Parts: sequence; C-alpha cells; structure tokens
Amino acid sequence: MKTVKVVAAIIINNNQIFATQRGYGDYKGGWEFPGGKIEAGETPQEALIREIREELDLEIKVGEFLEKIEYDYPGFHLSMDCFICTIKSGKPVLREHKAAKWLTVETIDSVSWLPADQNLIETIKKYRNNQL
Ligand SMILES: Nc1nc2c([nH]c(=O)n2[C@H]2C[C@H](O)[C@@H](COP(=O)(O)OP(=O)(O)OP(=O)(O)O)O2)c(=O)[nH]1
Repeated sequence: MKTVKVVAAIIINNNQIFATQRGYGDYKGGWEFPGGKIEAGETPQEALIREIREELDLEIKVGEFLEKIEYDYPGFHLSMDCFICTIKSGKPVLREHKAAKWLTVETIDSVSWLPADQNLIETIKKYRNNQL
C-alpha cells in the first residue's frame, strides 16, 4: 500500500489547542490538526511551516515532536509526524478549512476527529495533564 507522509501542527496558545475542520475531500467535515503532505526535499519542520502559512496565513514556531501516527486508511497508509507548535505572529485565517475552534483538554472530545487522530487525542490529553 502507498504511504503518505504528513505533518500536523498542534498549535497551543493560552492553554488552548487549535483544531480545524476539513472543507473538502473524502473526510469533509471531519476535524484535524492543520498540516499536510511533506514535499520532496523538505524536513518535516519546513513542511509544517509552509503548510501553516498556506492554509492559515500564520507564522508558527515548531517545537517538541509529540508522536508519529501510523494508520491504515482504505486506500493508503498514513504516516503523520505531530509537533507541538506556538504562534510567532498573526492570527489564523481559514483559507482552506471550513471552520476552526480553540479547544481545551476538557472540550477536545467535542468535535468529530478524523479516524487516524483518535490515538493522538489520547496522547495530547496525557501531555497536557502532565504539564499542569
Ligand atoms: N493535516 C492533517 N491531515 C490528517 C490528519 N489526520 C489524518 O488522517 N490526516 C490525513 C488526511 C489526508 O489524507 C492527509 C493530509 O494531507 P492533505 O491535507 O495534504 O490532504 P488532502 O487529501 O487534502 O491533499 P491534497 O488534496 O492536497 O492532495 O492526512 C490531521 O490531524 N491533520
């Protein structure tokens, strides 16, 4: 099966986590962390900075690597590197997504996450609880 390499940003600001809703494609309406496919020659960090600029018009600082998610979708295998990020400058502008929300650990289960994100959500809860 084909492997798709993706990077995702867990953007944390004021104790809240930024979630976006997909506006197109197979999983339209599902919630995810902004990011996208790594292009040839890019490091995961470079890809993430580029994707967040393109999708949200936002400058981020890529911090700690949190987890690599491996998940089999019907048509492909997803390998997704997830990084904790902070905002350097700007405010998110939704150029591609349908909606966005700032969530807390308490409200993180209130949206319908993409199938591959279920384990990641549990990791984020542990990460946040350890920080408090
Ligand atoms: N950015 C992101 N993608 C995710 C998450 N969870 C998850 O399963 N994915 C999947 C959905 C897509 O198949 C792929 C992300 O790549 P993408 O955003 O470039 O996908 P796309 O299908 O819109 O790509 P394209 O139209 O640009 O080719 O990873 C997540 O939390 N964040």
